Amino acid sequence: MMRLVELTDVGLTLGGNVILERVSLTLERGEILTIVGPNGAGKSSLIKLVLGLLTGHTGTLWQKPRLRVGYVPQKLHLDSVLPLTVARFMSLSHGRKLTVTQALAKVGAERLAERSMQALSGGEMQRILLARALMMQPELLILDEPAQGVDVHGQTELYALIKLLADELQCGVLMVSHDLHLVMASTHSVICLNQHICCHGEPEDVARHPEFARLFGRPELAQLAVYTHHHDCDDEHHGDVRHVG
Ligand SMILES: Nc1ncnc2c1ncn2[C@@H]1O[C@H](COP(=O)(O)OP(=O)(O)OP(=O)(O)O)[C@@H](O)[C@H]1O
Repeated sequence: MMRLVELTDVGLTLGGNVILERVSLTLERGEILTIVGPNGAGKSSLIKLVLGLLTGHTGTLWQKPRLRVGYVPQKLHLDSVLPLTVARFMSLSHGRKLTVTQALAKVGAERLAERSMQALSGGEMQRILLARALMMQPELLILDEPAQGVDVHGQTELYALIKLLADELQCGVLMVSHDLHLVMASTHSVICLNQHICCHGEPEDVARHPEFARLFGRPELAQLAVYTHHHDCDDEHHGDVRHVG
């Protein structure tokens, strides 16, 4: 396995507010890591640190030298009067290794090439942003809530596509999602963030973790998880969730 990114005890303070505290994580090639957490938890800030868009952190942030990073933002703000086809928009990106047609084919969107960017649906727009990020054959794909503005069916499809592409390209994926249950089948591990890492592990284990249930307002799940945990302790079969801080 090749390490792509490693954060050790990373902290971030902005405008006198603590945004991130003691965040440590490692991302390997071929691994999909999803960050979930409530509003204001620091998810986007963490992604911006990895992208180099935010500076001033404490701790250590290491990246593989010359790491090729593809980024899919939450939303793209386009001038509503600017005429721009999908193909033209895609051709504006730097460091291209794939042609526009090849990149569109990867996300099943060849038929959209001549469509106006402004006319795309939410799901189509996210696919085009994903295709654009793939053009430089990234070793690391970073996605900030890639399924925003997409209906539930479309979200499941989009996450499945991301997993398929990550497997095909053997790249690492770091993404933010607001809904663990939708992304569950498409991620290897999950970090639940609320300034610090509340819990970290496989998606099913994080979903049952009391801290996750507490943050997402499902106290009945917390009870269940505590009960299961006791049961597991007796048998000495612990889940894989690491509770940090
Ligand atoms: N430049 C800044 N100066 C001061 N505070 C900031 C700055 N940027 C972000 N913050 C604060 O940092 C906190 C974390 O913001 P961030 O956008 O990382 O959270 P998030 O988990 O992505 O939230 P959401 O789910 O709502 O998108 C918020 O309270 C936000 O107001």
